[in-house]
Amino acid sequence: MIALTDVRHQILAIPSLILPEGTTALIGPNGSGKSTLLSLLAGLHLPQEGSVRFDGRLPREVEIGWVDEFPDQSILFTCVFDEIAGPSRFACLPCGETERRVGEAATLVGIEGLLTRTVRDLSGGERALVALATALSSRPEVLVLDEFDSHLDEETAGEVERAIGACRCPYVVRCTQDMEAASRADMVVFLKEGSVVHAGPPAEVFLALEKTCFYPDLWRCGRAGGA
Ligand SMILES: Nc1ncnc2c1ncn2[C@@H]1O[C@H](COP(=O)(O)OP(=O)(O)OP(=O)(O)O)[C@@H](O)[C@H]1O
Repeated sequence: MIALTDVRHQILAIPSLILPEGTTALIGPNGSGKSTLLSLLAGLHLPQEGSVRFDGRLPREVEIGWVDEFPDQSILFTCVFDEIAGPSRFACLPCGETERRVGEAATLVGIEGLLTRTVRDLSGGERALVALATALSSRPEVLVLDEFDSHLDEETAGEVERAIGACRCPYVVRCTQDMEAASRADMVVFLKEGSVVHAGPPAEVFLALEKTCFYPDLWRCGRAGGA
């Protein structure tokens, strides 16, 4: 499990939060602290106070994949293959293993056909998929996604959902403004002004949010099996 204890960091004040294995969706109003919390989970920052532990380990002791809202801004290489190979090469893995991991990640995300392309010639959605494949290529134990799918069309977003579901990453923590996507997570955490207001299974959290704009439209319409 991921355990946050007595965390204070910028806007965040979280006495205790436990995230079990599976997918956790972070939701909440703009400025509520979702990205700040994800940056702690990704190990990009240490909390000013308190601790974040992954099955008792520090973030730096865990393989973490991270994709943010503007994934094309963090692309480093010219060619798609080289971009996805980046984490393996930085880890000094042998060439054969690097190729295996690139192929595995590209297949998972469905972008085998892009491997020889130049990154700058790709669309924004294709670059987001490359960024996801790059994060998955290190076979992370924790995948942290900060609204990186916010600019994707419905079909590509569906591809992403499928890839995330198939990646067998023990922990996926994502923040999203798509309440339907959040409702499919194993756990939902609703943040407001830096505090965790609700945390639990989707049915429980969305029941508490029924009269707010955070309730999934499909559930409101009674077309999906919600609360
Ligand atoms: N380095 C920082 N120091 C202090 N406050 C910060 C810092 N970075 C961001 N903030 C503030 O913390 C608050 C939470 O920001 P954060 O980006 O985590 O919210 P969010 O829930 O992800 O918002 P959004 O949905 O708009 O992306 C905001 O008011 C932001 O201005």
